[in-house]
Amino acid sequence: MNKAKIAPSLLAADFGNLQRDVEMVNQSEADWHHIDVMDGLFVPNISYGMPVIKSIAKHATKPLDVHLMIVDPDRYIKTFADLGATILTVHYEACTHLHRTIQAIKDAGMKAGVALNPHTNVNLLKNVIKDIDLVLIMSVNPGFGGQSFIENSYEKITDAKELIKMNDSKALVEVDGGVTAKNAKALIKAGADVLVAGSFIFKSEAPLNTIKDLKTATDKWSIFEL
Ligand SMILES: O=C(CO)[C@@H](O)[C@H](O)COP(=O)(O)O
Ligand SMILES: [Fe+2]
Repeated sequence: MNKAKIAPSLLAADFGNLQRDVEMVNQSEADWHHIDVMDGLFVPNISYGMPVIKSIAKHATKPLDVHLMIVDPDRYIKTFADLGATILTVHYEACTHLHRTIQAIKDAGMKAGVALNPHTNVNLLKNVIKDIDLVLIMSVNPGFGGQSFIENSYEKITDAKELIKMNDSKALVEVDGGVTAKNAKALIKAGADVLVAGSFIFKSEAPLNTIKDLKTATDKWSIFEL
């Protein structure tokens, strides 16, 4: 059975009601809390800093899937381990010594993920694919929620799956940006194991039902089309 995980991106939450939105995810059928950390340097936007992230962590009951869009992420590995992050994902483009960074994340007790910008070739991960737990395919240019899905991401997901298989790696493939119920099935069919969705969930009228719909869409595919 091919069941995809759903990771709502809190970037699209109502920051005035952040606790309410974190608790909505707790009660939903979602699997992880996706936390986007942006520094205004690696990406043009700044999301939220440690006090807000600490508050999210305090109320969250599901694994914390932290997506770092910051330069020199090594500086914050211990901070996120102390915070209780389950998965810490760094950008390939932001790491000079990616192998060392991956080892440091694992040594700190977290799962290690590597994210790729839309222009970055999946095969650049060949020499670390066995060491990592997650490949994050960015299906928009990182920095903002609410952007349109980039169509060649399907091919990148398939490439990532192939690289994982060829190298006997256990890494999951996560896709992030412009995910909706419309493209969810096709993304899973292409090889995605985890779907991140921000605007589609939090800007909907009934986020709890939207998460349920996403989960159902992905399950149905596995039952009827595998
Ligand atoms: O990492 C990012 C953006 O850089 C994402 O996690 C977005 O927050 C996804 O938002 P939507 O495209 O689903 O609105
Ligand atoms: Fe993200």
